[in-house]
Amino acid sequence: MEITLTSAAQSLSLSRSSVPSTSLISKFTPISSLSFTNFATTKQFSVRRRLIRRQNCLIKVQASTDGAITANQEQNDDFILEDVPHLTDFLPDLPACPNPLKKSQAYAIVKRTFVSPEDVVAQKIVVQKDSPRGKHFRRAGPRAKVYFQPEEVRACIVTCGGLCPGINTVIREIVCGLKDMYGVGEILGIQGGYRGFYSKNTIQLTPKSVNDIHKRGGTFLQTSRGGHDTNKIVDNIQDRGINQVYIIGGDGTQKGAAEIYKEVERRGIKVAVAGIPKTIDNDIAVIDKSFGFDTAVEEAQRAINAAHVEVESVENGVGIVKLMGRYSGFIAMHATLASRDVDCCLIPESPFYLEGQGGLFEFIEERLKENSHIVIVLAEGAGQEYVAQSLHAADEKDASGNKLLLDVGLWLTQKFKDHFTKVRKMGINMKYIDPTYMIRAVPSNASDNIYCTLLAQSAVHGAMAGFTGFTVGPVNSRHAYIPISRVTEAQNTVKLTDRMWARLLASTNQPSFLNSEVVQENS
Ligand SMILES: Nc1ncnc2c1ncn2[C@@H]1O[C@H](COP(=O)(O)OP(=O)(O)O)[C@@H](O)[C@H]1O
Ligand SMILES: O=P(O)(O)OC[C@H]1O[C@](O)(COP(=O)(O)O)[C@@H](O)[C@@H]1O
Ligand SMILES: [Mg+2]
Repeated sequence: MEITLTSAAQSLSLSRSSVPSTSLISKFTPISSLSFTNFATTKQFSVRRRLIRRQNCLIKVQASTDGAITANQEQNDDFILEDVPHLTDFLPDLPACPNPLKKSQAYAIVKRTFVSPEDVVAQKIVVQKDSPRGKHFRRAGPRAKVYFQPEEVRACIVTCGGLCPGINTVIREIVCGLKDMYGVGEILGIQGGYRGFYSKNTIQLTPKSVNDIHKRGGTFLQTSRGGHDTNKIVDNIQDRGINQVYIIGGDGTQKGAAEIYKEVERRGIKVAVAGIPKTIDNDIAVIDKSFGFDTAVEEAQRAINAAHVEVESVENGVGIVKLMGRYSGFIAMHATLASRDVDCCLIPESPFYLEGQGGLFEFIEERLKENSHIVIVLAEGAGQEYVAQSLHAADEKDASGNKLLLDVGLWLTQKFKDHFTKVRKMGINMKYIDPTYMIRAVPSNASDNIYCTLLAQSAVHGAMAGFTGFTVGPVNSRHAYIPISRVTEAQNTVKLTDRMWARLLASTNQPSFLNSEVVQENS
């Protein structure tokens, strides 16, 4: 069935500059403005999606046979939906059936059991009266129609990359969500990350086998870096008859998930690929915050507190606490702001220097004179260039291709000792605490547990509804389905020009180490 573009469609005004190259852009159009031949009659009850290529932009026009045509073109020329793919994009004849949740005892009383196809989440919520409506994502949640019969589902779950509090909660809630909400019984655990698809046996996951795992840190399924081989993974997905793949992992993992989705689409097989973003560093773009982050910040308080107790109890005590954060200093920034015992926070985004006016040595000396102790919180990725320079270290990478970091904490400890003892002839009491793995190996706290539950359930609803190649996560507090490319194309970093960093500088009164050039580069 062909869609004829008429004058209304020709009036779609999507400038190239407003189009992110990697994602599908939807322009919602009233059905009356577009002429579709027999659009609503040939395939009753299925949500219809058609792609129209125009001016090198992919414009997705969506209509549903229940008459829910999304938004109004004339009024919303600047309304953009960054939509996620759907199985019917490449399997147009896929049948849908009513969502069994309608009959569930728990959900039957919900006022609106199902998320309307028109519900979207705005990426930007601080607007002015005349602001364009801007980018939106599809709201996550259960849909009236599903594209999988429960007995047909063979799901699998895999966890990749570094640890993070809450991974086990996500695993548990995917298993329980599939079983309790949709009656799915076949759920496989892929062990040891991506390579587990082709190098290990799977394990059966049941609500009983995962019942207590949220109380433990780590991942019940084990994890790994490297080993992503798209073809081997998709071969195994096919061989095992898997049709829903839940992938829990960070930016690297989500890039891998995008590759798997692309290959699944190329092969034209009915497999929904759902990504659940995981990172202790909170470096994933678009989403408000990654799960486990709050738990890690809370755990970091214990280390900062210990450092403070130690240095407060001695003459000229200098405490250094090293926290995780490869490229993003969110943990260090939040832990500092929460603690109030920290005198200085160093993060990868903010270059610093040691010697001279406005430098770190000068600041430490002043604080020691004032308080006789100082606590410094350090993100592991801070000052890497100086450490590399002074140690003449070669660039090393882990199995996934991530840069292996040099120990900036040890380096700084030595620099302080050399400067204060040898140059300034001041005795200092150095206490270096490195709790990096401790803050990510703990079980998730209560609020992260609830967050993980929502992520898992949203992923299950999305896959059952036939969405694929998506990542799920909160955008301005509402859970949304986000194209994977949007969360991998850039990393979330601390913006030195945002008010949060200003709050930190105001709370510690540390030097900003900034000149206007650096500020401009970072903004
Ligand atoms: N660009 C990529 N394409 C495909 N797979 C990738 C890519 N980057 C990383 N991966 C795979 O994703 C997994 C986890 O990546 P890693 O960077 O270690 O952790 P994280 O996902 O937490 O960032 C590894 O198995 C790695 O091989
Ligand atoms: O020693 P490992 O397990 O490779 O992990 C260390 C790295 O993992 C991180 O926690 C980030 O991991 P992810 O990329 O998996 O999110 C970094 O902060 C840290 O440098
Ligand atoms: Mg990563």
